Amino acid sequence: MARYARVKGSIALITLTNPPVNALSAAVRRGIMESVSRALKDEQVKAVVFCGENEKFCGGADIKEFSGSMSGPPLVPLIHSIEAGEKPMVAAIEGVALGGGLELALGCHYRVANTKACLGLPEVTLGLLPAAGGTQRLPRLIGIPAALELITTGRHVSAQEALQLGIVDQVAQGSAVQAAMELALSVIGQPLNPRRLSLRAPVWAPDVDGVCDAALAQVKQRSRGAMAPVACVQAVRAAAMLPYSKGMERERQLMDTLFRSGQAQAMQYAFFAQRNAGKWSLPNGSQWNNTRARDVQRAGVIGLGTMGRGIAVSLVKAGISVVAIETDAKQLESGKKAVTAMLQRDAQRRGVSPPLHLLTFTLSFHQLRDVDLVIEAVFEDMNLKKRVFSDLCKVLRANSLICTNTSGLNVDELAAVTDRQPLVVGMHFFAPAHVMKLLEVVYGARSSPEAVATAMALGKRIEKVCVAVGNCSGFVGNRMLKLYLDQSVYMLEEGATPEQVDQALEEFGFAMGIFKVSDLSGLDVGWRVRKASGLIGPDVDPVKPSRWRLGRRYCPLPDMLCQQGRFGQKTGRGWYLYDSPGSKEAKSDPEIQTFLEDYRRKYGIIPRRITSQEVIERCAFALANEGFRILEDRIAASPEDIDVIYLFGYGWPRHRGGPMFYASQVGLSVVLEKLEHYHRIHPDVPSLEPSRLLRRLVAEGSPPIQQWKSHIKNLRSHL
Ligand SMILES: CCC/C=C/C(=O)SCCNC(=O)CCNC(=O)[C@H](O)C(C)(C)COP(=O)([O-])OP(=O)([O-])OC[C@H]1O[C@@H](n2cnc3c(N)ncnc32)[C@H](O)[C@@H]1OP(=O)([O-])[O-]
Repeated sequence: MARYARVKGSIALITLTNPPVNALSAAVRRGIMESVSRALKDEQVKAVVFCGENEKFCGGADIKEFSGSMSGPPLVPLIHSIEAGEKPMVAAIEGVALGGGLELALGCHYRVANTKACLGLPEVTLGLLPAAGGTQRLPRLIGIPAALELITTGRHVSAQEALQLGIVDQVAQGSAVQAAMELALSVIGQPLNPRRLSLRAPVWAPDVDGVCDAALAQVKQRSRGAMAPVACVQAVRAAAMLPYSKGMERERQLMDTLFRSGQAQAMQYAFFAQRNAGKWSLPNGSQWNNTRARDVQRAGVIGLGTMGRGIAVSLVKAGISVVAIETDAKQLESGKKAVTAMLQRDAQRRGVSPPLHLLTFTLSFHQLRDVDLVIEAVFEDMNLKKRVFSDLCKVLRANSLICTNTSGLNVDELAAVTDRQPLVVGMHFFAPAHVMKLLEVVYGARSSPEAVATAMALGKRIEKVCVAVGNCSGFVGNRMLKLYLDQSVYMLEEGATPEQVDQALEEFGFAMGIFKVSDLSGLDVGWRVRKASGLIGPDVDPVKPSRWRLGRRYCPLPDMLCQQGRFGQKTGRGWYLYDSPGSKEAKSDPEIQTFLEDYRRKYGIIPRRITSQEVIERCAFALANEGFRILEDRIAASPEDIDVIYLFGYGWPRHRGGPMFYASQVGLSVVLEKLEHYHRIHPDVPSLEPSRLLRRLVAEGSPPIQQWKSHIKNLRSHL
């Protein structure tokens, strides 16, 4: 898995061959070891160049190997043998040099990249650290502060930035391999010790301790509860403080701890889950590799509210022409201003000119006659959307797709008013749509595989993480969210405060607790949905609203807050207090404490102490339990799909894998036991009743999550 060739008379060219990214599998490592030994022995060979097949240097260690028992030559001594080699070793970096791939290059004496290459040490995103000497060599090459930044974020840098930082010696306009060979020929005979990074002292920086302390504080704040970023800082600190060999020892110890941690497993699971989500399949057997997507050149966006604006920006940035429609001239003008400003800011950041020529703003539906696809993003109101859908059918070409950005309305009901049910799908973006990565592509009962393939391909083109899901109220993400929200407000009734619940969730790893998120999104949104669904009506007692609706427990606290005009950040008051409307810093509000105490008194609830453990169990297990129901109902094809939705759309901490992975890691029998316990205490909350699928999986011996899909298939017939 490494090809050896002698070129230009005196150069050994070692090519890593393990498509698609030339990952350093056992066979590749063995191939490199044998090739290096051959090159060092061959007297005709005066220098060695390393490159990767298909213009991709190397994507790093083979992540698939991490879950099994490791075999083959280990990477650390292999890289040492390259660095210690008595002939110049040059890395020719094309495509990617990531993780172990970059560490291999750092073991070489020289590095040449071509202009399109990107480099980085992304191990931290897999719950690990660059343990093939990366934490010790990089600081010796580019200094502690720059190495800390790259290693703790896992950020990829361009060849140009790598040159500025000093990671590469040269950037070639054309082939990096050609340039590396020329460089290799030119350095034959020159001393190699100065080029061996392990022999260097780290680049001196003032107050290294202070720099490391600041980095530690920053990573703790940024990735709450995640072990890997902290270990990365500790390893780089070792590079600054200890001789190389001791630093390597520290790197290995830290890696051993991380490697065995559940966090690394969760993050590696998330890596593959994200990639598997693109391999969608429908219950009828159509899937990603047997269905062709249509090409989309021109798209329409209906409605230029927050969502429509973000969608238009995402499309235009991907080079798609957009006809943006509003019904009101003032709205159109303000939408135009906002979209233009967003595109200008983005273009300025990237140093390019904004693609404004791709945009048409209009009040006329007739301008949509040439578009390949329309995304409707009007107000979340079924009747309004139906009107828009039937109006669209009058002007669109017969084969244009109609997509709705509804966050939970029935896609089939909308499709039914059109003349093209197979061409209707949901494209559920998350706010702000030009920033948030997640896209739920919702297929209805009559959506054609081609329409699903087209929406998935379009999503990928605009750089979203797309998950195909079935049609039900709230789809996957919001259907589960509702139960998580319910548990949170029930706990307020029972004795908790918003601060306590949020703190528990933030300690678990969420960037923001549920009440802070609700304030950010606006409490009025859910209020409107509850009104539309008949949960709030004129028959509700305004003084002592019922805590029992539609046959189950209901918590009126969020409605009561809205009645007081507390809509969250936008009104300066919600579950928290803000300095002014629109400001972001949440402060505890004594009025809320009094409000909750009055409420409990009014209903005769004796408050009790709610622990962080209870908060996490009730929130996380309620989410997973609904996830199991979603799998039973075939709304999601796999637990990975559900986890990807929670990772990319709802801020679930990556080092916890996702709610389904978390349930599997805690143990399905534990989750079942806990749900039974909470359901016994709260029999009026049907969502806490363990799902049939969870019970069956436990009865089947709690198989690992990777095997659930086949179990679900077998179990479905019994359910
Ligand atoms: C002592 C140890 C110290 C070192 C530790 C490390 O190096 S840790 C590693 C540090 N390195 C990283 O963290 C880099 C991780 N990789 C990436 O970030 C991206 O894959 C990419 C930027 C390399 C290419 O992006 P792109 O959008 O062009 O393509 P794509 O993302 O769709 O992937 C295509 C296929 O390749 C697969 N695959 C990819 N990499 C690996 C791998 N290392 N291994 C195995 N497989 C890998 C991927 O699963 C997919 O397979 P599928 O679904 O077709 O069966």
